[in-house]
Amino acid sequence: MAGPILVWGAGAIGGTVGAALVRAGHAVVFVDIEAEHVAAIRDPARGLAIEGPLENYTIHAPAFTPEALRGRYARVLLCVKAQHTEAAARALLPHMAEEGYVVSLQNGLCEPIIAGVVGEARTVGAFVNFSADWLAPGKVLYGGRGAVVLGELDGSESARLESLHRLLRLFEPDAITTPNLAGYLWGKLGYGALLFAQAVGEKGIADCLERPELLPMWRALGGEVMRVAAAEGVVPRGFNGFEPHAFAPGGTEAEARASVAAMVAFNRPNAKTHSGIWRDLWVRRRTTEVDAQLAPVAEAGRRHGIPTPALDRLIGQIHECERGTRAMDDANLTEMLPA
Ligand SMILES: NC(=O)C1=CN([C@@H]2O[C@H](COP(=O)(O)OP(=O)(O)OC[C@H]3O[C@@H](n4cnc5c(N)ncnc54)[C@H](OP(=O)(O)O)[C@@H]3O)[C@@H](O)[C@H]2O)C=CC1
Ligand SMILES: CC(C)(CO)C(=O)C(=O)O
Repeated sequence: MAGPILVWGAGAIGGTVGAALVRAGHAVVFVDIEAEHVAAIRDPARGLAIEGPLENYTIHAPAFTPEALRGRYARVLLCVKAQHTEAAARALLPHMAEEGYVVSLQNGLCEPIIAGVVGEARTVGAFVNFSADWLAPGKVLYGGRGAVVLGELDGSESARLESLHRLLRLFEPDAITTPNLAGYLWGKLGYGALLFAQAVGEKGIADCLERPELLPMWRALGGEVMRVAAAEGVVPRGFNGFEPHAFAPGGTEAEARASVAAMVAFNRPNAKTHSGIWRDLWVRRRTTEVDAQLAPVAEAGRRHGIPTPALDRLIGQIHECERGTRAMDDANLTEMLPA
């Protein structure tokens, strides 16, 4: 018997997926460092409410802060921001069953960090692009469906991958498995670079991507990530409108414009209008995942001798926004246009 599923990080992503699994009849235990959020989830009078245009429901489940958790678990869904990966992996390690695994429902290249703590054999990869926002203790917005992809780090098919796939299809019926997880994670880094740029302005994702004057910047940012990915030996995969080949060397302006238009169409109906990075900067007033997501791409670029001027400018602006020396302004994006 696999036992309850442990969701470590019960915010936007962990809360949405965990609640769907509870609703489907699975035993789920939530862990989060936010004591108020934990108290709400475990309170029979409150619980965890999932809100939004797709569904509205409330679940109740055991929830703990990390210090209060007891027991060992075979299936762990790790759903913290990328910069908290190592600390969370170290904290959850004593709670892992010997034959258990951790699956990363995160943006960025978190799997090697997790593997460094729990072991490669106990790490499973995932890529998620659905949209959610943590709104308040016990309250999460599920804003829109998006790609969910699972894969073993060595690309193999395994019994645990198959059973994890069955499990996550209870949340997203179109979830798939892949032998090329790295391709999806690098694809998301390319798309993610565009989302980081959205975060320094006022307009939401669809309105920002739609600004025609910004196409050269989307091409520069996407192009740099795709070039570094290729140097890393990765073949990036597309999803939800993002077409890696349109941004890679050889991709034309018309192809990039078409991919951006497809991303706009995907994001337009979404109830989550702004990226998680934008919310970190201007709503949650906290540091973003920039140093755990974009900085490693620029560093890899330097190792391979690939210049990343567009990423460097963007990373610089995000740092200024984090420090409070740059205000949210749509003009920030025009300032970053390539010369
Ligand atoms: N939200 C979205 O739509 C999408 C997010 N992602 C990715 O998913 C990952 C999770 O993001 P998201 O759910 O939005 O983030 P949230 O901040 O909403 O949720 C993460 C939760 O984990 C808590 N936490 C932080 N450190 C620890 C720890 N050591 N142990 C336990 N809990 C901890 C956080 O608390 P605190 O707030 O105090 O830090 C927070 O409650 C990120 O990598 C993100 O980029 C991917 C696709 C879409
Ligand atoms: C893609 C998106 C916007 C969720 O859809 C995201 O990953 C984020 O909020 O950081």
